Amino acid sequence: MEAITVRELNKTFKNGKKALHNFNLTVSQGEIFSLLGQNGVGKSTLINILTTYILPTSGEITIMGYHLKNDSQSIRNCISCVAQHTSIDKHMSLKENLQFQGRLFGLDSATIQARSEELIQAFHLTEYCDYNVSEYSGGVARRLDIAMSMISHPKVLFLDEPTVGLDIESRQILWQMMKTIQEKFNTTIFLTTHYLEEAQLLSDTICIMKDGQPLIQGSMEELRKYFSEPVIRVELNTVDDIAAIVERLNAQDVIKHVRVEEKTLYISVDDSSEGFAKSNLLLTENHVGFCAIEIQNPSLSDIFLKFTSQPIKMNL
Ligand SMILES: Nc1ncnc2c1ncn2[C@@H]1O[C@H](COP(=O)(O)OP(=O)(O)OP(=O)(O)O)[C@@H](O)[C@H]1O
Repeated sequence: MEAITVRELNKTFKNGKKALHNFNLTVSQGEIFSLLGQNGVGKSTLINILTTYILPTSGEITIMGYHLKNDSQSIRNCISCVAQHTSIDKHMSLKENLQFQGRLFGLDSATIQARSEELIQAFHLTEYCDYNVSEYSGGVARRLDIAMSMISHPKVLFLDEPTVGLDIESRQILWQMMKTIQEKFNTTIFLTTHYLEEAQLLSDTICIMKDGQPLIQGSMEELRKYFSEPVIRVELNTVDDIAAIVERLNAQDVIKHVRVEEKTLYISVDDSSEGFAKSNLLLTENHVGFCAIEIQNPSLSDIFLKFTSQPIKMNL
């Protein structure tokens, strides 16, 4: 079953600004879904609509089978959202914050107690129970924020740039936390992020959007297929005669173009095996010294830049 379906969604603000145009999207149950796009493309607007915070102008949305138009209360009961600003009360302890959140969801004391213990353990928060919440680092505060959002055992969790501004260690802990949420609680995660390696590492499905529309949606493997330009990376021993080497490489039919960065060649080819063999042979025959040669798969950064810098629309 699908966790979220969005069909022909439009949002125009009162000032006439069109934030979303005929937006279509499907999120499967239990997956980590990442929404990527540059600043101002409409990510927060979409989250605000899906979490019933603002109304769409037109379009059909279902979350866990409930229609947003006529059953928004059922949707609110089965989702949770961690916005960009933390919702922790710094005058209360970690456990009091969890209890408060549980009461907001109408849970009874025994359930709140059991779930608080479960979340503290699952997210390794025990050692912070005795500290003053106001003294927490940004990373620990964010972990508590996410733990609080899990007290209701939501079916869908929305995370709007949860790792922004955190150091790499804190981000890695949050990545683990997201995996735990997916695996232990079977919660679908809808994530927005500007960190492409984070999306690449965590996501089952990625959607890249631009100007209020999805450009492409699919798994990392599916996205790679559309970015069908393998690159051979060669690490030369020296930059001597580099121009002559580039000229010879460019003269080969199988090679599309060569980019040079200091002592590294990035050779774009149509066919990775043929391109690799030809490049290797040409360098060896010409006695060009190199210490590494490899076929590089495009990273999510390559795909993101390719798609967001071109006015194209694709469906997988
Ligand atoms: N309440 C509003 N009234 C008018 N325009 C708005 C409103 N909220 C957002 N916008 C505009 O809609 C567009 C999409 O904004 P949105 O905040 O959804 O982008 P975003 O992708 O979340 O950006 P960021 O990554 O910077 O958070 C922007 O041009 C923004 O200025």
